[in-house]
Amino acid sequence: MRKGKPGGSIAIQLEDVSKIFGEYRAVRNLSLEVNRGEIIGFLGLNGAGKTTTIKMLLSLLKPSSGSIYMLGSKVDAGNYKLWDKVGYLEEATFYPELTVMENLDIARRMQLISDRKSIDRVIQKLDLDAHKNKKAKKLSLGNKQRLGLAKAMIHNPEILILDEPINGLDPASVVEIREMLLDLSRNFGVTIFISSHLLEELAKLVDRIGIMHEGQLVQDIKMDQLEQSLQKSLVLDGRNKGAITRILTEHGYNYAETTDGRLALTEGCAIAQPEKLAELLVRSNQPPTHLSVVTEDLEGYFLRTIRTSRRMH
Ligand SMILES: Nc1ncnc2c1ncn2[C@@H]1O[C@H](COP(=O)(O)OP(=O)(O)OP(=O)(O)O)[C@@H](O)[C@H]1O
Repeated sequence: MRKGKPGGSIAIQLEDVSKIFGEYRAVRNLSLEVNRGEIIGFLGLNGAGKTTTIKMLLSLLKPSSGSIYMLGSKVDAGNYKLWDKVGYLEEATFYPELTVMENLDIARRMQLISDRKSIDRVIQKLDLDAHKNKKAKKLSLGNKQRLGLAKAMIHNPEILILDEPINGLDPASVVEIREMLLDLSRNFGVTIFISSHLLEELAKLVDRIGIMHEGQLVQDIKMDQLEQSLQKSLVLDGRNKGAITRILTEHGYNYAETTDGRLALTEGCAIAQPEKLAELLVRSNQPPTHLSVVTEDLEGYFLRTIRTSRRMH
């Protein structure tokens, strides 16, 4: 596999990475490339291996096997130079009695940045100007998260790694954070690796989604492809379901029962020509009381992906 070169287009590269705790394989043979400026969402249920992967990216954990490169440079505990280029936010922490400026000044000094202008820069970038003299404890939830991001970005990193940054935020703050991350990626070329279990939210932000399940990457899909991968089904209902299912079987249609007791057909011919099925049922004296083509939602796609991967492994 080609390595991401220092000036190349690949920002993050994992090559066959596994992490084993005792007997337990928390991450299994994970290979992934993230391009510069791309926003990738890393999605999975609790325990899927997201945080373990993030900790390996940050060299807080050493992979049991495989290699990780960021900006063309191998990630390991001794590679300090890399941390000038990577920002990380898990949970927004700050000194509540200090102002936004004072909090950022502490972050600046901890990063050993001598240039005090770095504070003004990050305040501009994250639109915190109106709040810079407020005590951190007085900020709204969204602005607290902004301050957390500002701290993670004080050194102007090229890669931003965020572990569940929108957890627990109110809807307005979620929108704010989303717009800000989009701005960082589109206008400043920052590569963003963001983990979450909220697919609906991720979908509005990311270019690509990687779905982790039981330590494995079971799906890696671009958002524009995702749209086409959403399953369509023809959902129908009628007064005598027993009679309808018999007719369907006689005519070679496969069906499944939906959670609300209706019948769902996923074959292309049924979806393309629902009128044929309607005609058939009317002719058979079982007119449908409901007939509609439904597109699966993202949550449904996520759960189906996980279920399919369970059957395969
Ligand atoms: N230090 C450790 N020792 C043993 N097992 C661990 C350790 N760290 C994580 N695990 C296990 O590895 C699995 C993956 O955990 P991880 O925290 O990466 O999941 P996650 O996808 O981030 O989930 P969550 O959303 O709950 O944080 C879990 O079953 C967890 O119990």
